[in-house]
Amino acid sequence: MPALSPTPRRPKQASIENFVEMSPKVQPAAPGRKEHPKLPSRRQPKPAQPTPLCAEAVGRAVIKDFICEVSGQPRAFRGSVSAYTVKQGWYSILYEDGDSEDLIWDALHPLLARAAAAEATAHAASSRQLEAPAEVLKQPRKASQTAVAQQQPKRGKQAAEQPHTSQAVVAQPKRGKPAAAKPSIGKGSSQASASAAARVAKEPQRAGRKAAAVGVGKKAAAAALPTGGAPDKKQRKRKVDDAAPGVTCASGTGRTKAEPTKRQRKQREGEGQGPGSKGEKQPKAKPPTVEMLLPLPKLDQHYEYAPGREPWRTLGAFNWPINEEPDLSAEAVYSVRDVARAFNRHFIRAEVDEEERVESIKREIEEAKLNGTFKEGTKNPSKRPDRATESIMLGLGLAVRRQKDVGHFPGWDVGSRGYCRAELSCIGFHMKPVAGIDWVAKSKLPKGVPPFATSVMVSGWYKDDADSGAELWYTGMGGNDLLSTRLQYKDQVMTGANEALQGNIQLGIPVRVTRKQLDPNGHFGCAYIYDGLYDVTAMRRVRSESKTWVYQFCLKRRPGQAELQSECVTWGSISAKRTLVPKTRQGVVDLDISRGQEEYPVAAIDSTWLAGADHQGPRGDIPACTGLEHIAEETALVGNVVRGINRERIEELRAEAYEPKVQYVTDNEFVGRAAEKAAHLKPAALPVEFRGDPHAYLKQLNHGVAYNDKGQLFYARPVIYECCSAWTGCPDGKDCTQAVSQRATKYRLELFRTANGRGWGVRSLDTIPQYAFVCRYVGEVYDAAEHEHLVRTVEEQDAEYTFTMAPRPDLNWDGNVKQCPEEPPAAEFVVCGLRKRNVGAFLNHSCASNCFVQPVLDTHHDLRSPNVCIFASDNIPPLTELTLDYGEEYVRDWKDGCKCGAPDCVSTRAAHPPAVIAATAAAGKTARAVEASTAVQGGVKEDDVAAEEQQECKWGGSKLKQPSS
Ligand SMILES: C[S@@+](CC[C@H](N)C(=O)[O-])C[C@H]1O[C@@H](n2cnc3c(N)ncnc32)[C@H](O)[C@@H]1O
Repeated sequence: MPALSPTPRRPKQASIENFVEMSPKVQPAAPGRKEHPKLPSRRQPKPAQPTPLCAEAVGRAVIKDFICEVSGQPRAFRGSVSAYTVKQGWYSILYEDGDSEDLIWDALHPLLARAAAAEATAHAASSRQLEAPAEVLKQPRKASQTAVAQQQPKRGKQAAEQPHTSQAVVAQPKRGKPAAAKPSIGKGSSQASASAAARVAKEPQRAGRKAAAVGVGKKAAAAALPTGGAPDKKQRKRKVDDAAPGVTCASGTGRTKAEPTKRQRKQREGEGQGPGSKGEKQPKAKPPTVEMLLPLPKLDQHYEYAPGREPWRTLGAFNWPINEEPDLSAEAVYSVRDVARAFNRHFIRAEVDEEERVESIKREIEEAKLNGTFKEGTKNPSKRPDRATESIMLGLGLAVRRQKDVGHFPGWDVGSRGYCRAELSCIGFHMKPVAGIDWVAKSKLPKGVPPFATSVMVSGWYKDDADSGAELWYTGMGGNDLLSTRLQYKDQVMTGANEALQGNIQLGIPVRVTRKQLDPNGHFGCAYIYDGLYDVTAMRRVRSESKTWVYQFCLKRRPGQAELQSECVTWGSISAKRTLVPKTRQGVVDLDISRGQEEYPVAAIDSTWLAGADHQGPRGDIPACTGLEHIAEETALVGNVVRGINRERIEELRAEAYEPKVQYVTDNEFVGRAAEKAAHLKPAALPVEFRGDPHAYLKQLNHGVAYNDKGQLFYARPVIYECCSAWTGCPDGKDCTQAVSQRATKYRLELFRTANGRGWGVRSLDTIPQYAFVCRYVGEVYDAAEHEHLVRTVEEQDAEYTFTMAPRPDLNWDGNVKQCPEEPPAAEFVVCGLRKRNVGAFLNHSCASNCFVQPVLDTHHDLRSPNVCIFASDNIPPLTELTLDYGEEYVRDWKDGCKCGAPDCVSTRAAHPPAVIAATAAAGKTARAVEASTAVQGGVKEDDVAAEEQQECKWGGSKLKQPSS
């Protein structure tokens, strides 16, 4: 019989406690070890030759040649020493492409020397423009030199922060002209040479050789290493004093003096006035570890183009979009959503393609090893589905690449989240796919306007960030070894993104702050959550953990913005002191309405009483199938985890002696005439030619593979044929990758009482990835005609919980929407959730739904009664209501209208704006449709709209109709 027998599943323990700490630590993929033929086995104890460097080598740069698998040519890869194993004397190296290897000192040493030489050569080239390195090294005077000097062994620990003890180093703009405030505190040529020399000092026995290698004279090396390796106390002190960057003034006086230009500096030095010249008087101030670079002048003067206006407005005068309020219009929201949908759809495919590409390269490498053509140092390829998807999106013109938005991003509210950086880049929210700061360069701005940042990512990678939630000292860009130690390895300079953040202070322009959060269901185990607009209020230069100089910018969250709402959010990388508003998980009325039948308990939460909202939904009672008898015991179990249980309400219901009229089931039950018909459903059978390879048969039936390895659909189809061991003989049974809907849901679903009279709704405590299986819609299966009769004749019976079982008539097998869908044959079976149901029957309607129905066949192959399976059409964040599109014509009949609250709800819109028609065809929406509606600029082409209107077709029930235009 086609009806599946219910399979009671073991309930998970203590559900509520798990909710808060939902994010397990994400383990980074272990980088593959390199084969290094010259090296002895790791088991042999090492090192043969003790090295003076040992742990000090950690963090230092290396360069090594590897054979590039594509060109077959050697290519130099940069990396750094990420760890040192004391016992064995091994140095772990992490390369720029994520690969790693372990080396002994003998192998490491030439690589270190090569990197040092390369760095010194680069600096020497720039130094030629300014001064002779040897001269400079006699009188080291700059910050980075000091930084290097401070790296010398046995130094005392620097204080972490000493705000306001600083030297103001700010260029004062002349009145009437925008400031070119650019404190040139960065590493100059002389500093570079000195740093090279100072590093040499760490290796006494090689100092002379290395000094020669990096082009630093003996004198210079001696300057860095006067006696036996480390500078004496006095020398160190002098260097520290010398480190005060730029032109200084007494702390606290407020006096500032413009930093001299390079030319001026050179001139002064020539005249013996410069800070590095022999005649210079050494300041006796205490070495600063924090320099407040404040106050920065506000650029409040009038640009010639818009006199008298505030800078914030002035930029607006150049038609630059500056969004002080979030734009949550239907057009903005849907255009962003459509780009995200297209991205994730292509991502699922790209993951498979990348897997294949990498596997084939690996095979080639293996073959090359076997037949002796392997080139030493060939690197293993790495998978980048995100970058591949980004190129596809750009190639198809689907990525929104427009002038950068300043302020809020249209269609992206506080709490909105993306699941990889490339997605945010395609949306246009943060266009730099790797850099943490996105900014508008000077070249894009009117003359005189400094660059400014639009968006920053707080990834928690910068060890020097100081984050208290609403206020954050954000470390600027540059000099960070993001690949291994995540420490600063060189001083940051006031250019690019740093200059841009400085521009934000001057212009009074806020930045969007997005925080990275662990999320096991994200593409890469994380999510990027928009936290709103922050003002950049101050800037300072501090010694980083690794003693180099970094810029830090004080970001303060603008008041009055929506708070991030989630109890499920645990800040992965920061200790946020800001109180997160707990989203309502108070008022549990039932801990598991499934009574242990589901893998995860399905709780029912009613917190509307807290806000004094009306309890009365469509049914005005507790969820069907809720028995109250066990509540007393179980509330004791959850203790203080569930705060504010609605005891009054429970007592009230107890007093009403509520008898649950509905039973929770996990599978369909054929009843009445349907049960008789079920005996004659077309059986599933494996053709002889596919014996031994049932998946090939499924591929043929489905016109391609249906699911990826993670259980996500590649796209929606009229119907999906799943693997079922009863007829395929598949040894994996329900664990088979092509038997997704036969397994219990992987997500922790719960019912919650909606606050606006829509009764109960469903949400998940986990992120649900796009195209993932959510749950089935099960209940009693009726013969359609018999059910129709019941609805007309039996008082209590209505069609509110009824779903037609039929393939989707609106889709082609390639997932595209049918140009002219033919009228489907009358449905023969319906699922009715009135008396028996599962959690799927509680999904409400939304005009902008985030789930869709995919018909699925498993035990039999009769197209008259496929299972009604619910899948996600977007990446759905935790605690977001899961909704379906019931069909417009059905919803229009509702007496009280639709209350979904979507930006363009059917009840609130007068006509059918084209953008909405394009956007609301949920997951069944085809690539073509998505692509049409997400044409560059997020707009919709008019002729595509017409086509969309033709194609638009709802799946809800049997009520299929061409929408009116
Ligand atoms: C399948 S039930 C959904 C679960 C239902 N909310 C409950 O509490 O049992 C469908 C009913 O929910 C209500 N409903 C669903 N979506 C709605 C919406 N967008 N606006 C108003 N009522 C809605 C309507 O009463 C509808 O008949």
